[in-house]
Amino acid sequence: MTSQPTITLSPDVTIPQLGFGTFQVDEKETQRVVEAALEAGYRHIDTAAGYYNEAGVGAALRASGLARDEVFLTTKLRNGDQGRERARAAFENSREALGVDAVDLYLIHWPVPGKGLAGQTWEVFEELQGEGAVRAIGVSNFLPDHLAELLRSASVTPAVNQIEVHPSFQQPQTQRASREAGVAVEAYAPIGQGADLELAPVTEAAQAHGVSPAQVVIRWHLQEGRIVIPKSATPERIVSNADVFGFELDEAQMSAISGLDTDERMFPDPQTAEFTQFRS
Ligand SMILES: NC(=O)C1=CN([C@@H]2O[C@H](COP(=O)(O)OP(=O)(O)OC[C@H]3O[C@@H](n4cnc5c(N)ncnc54)[C@H](OP(=O)(O)O)[C@@H]3O)[C@@H](O)[C@H]2O)C=CC1
Ligand SMILES: O=C1CO[C@H](CO)[C@@H](O)[C@@H]1O
Repeated sequence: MTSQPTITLSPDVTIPQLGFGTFQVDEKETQRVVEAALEAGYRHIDTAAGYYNEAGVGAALRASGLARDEVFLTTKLRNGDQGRERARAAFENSREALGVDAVDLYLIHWPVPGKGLAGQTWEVFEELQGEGAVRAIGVSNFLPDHLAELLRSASVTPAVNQIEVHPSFQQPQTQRASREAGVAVEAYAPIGQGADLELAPVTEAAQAHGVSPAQVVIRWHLQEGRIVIPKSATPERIVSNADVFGFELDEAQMSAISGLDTDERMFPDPQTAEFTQFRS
């Protein structure tokens, strides 16, 4: 892979704009899959306590022979572990499972509204960052109101908001509110879990550049300035999804893909989700 673009999160923390997602990568397969990703050139891995595969991610990091500071590592706090009582112990479990001294980015996985817990959790995150146990702290699935509420009491602005963004669901208001608050936007389910790959502007651009529809969509995210974390457990796709730095979408191709938003989520709405569903 040619040299990869990065986004600056703070004076001393940069994140590779392309990362590798690990949701639904089976625990037993995780080491093999993440080793393949590192071999293919990804230098940013996204996991979560709730994916039950942090140990495999850590094992892959060690097996890769890469230095710890060559790979950017994100994990997330489960909903059931929010609040002052549980957040720190949950972080220690993640750190131990990953087998690292420090995590590069630690995210609140969902806002869990109505319990005042996110503010308490954020205080613990700020302490962890102050201690050097995490290099950057951020949020996920935060809508503009969640962000505004957190910012009212936060000392540290979240470095990123990891949200669902793909051609058929782009959340422009949440992207704008995040950026205006100085929060970088990170796209999850970036290819719509495969569902957005047959849309005509995507397949037409793929044909024009001689690349796959997934490469087109990943490229669209990069050119729009988002951090993007496609997942695959398939060896050829792991490689091709990272091969996105040798072509450029033109303005017409970019705006045709941006015009595909139908505002239909694949994942739960953070405003109305049954949060007990995501407690572990
Ligand atoms: N913060 C949050 O709440 C959430 C965070 N995430 C994060 O975002 C990451 C990415 O999102 P995810 O939900 O995995 O969905 P993605 O949009 O990355 O899509 C993954 C799916 O697309 C398939 N796929 C991958 N590459 C190709 C390709 N080139 N052609 C055709 N199909 C392909 C994969 O199949 P196969 O593996 O069989 O190749 C898999 O089924 C997650 O893994 C996780 O790390 C995701 C959801 C929620
Ligand atoms: O990262 C995630 C993957 O999807 C799950 C729901 O299906 C969520 O728990 C979580 O947000």
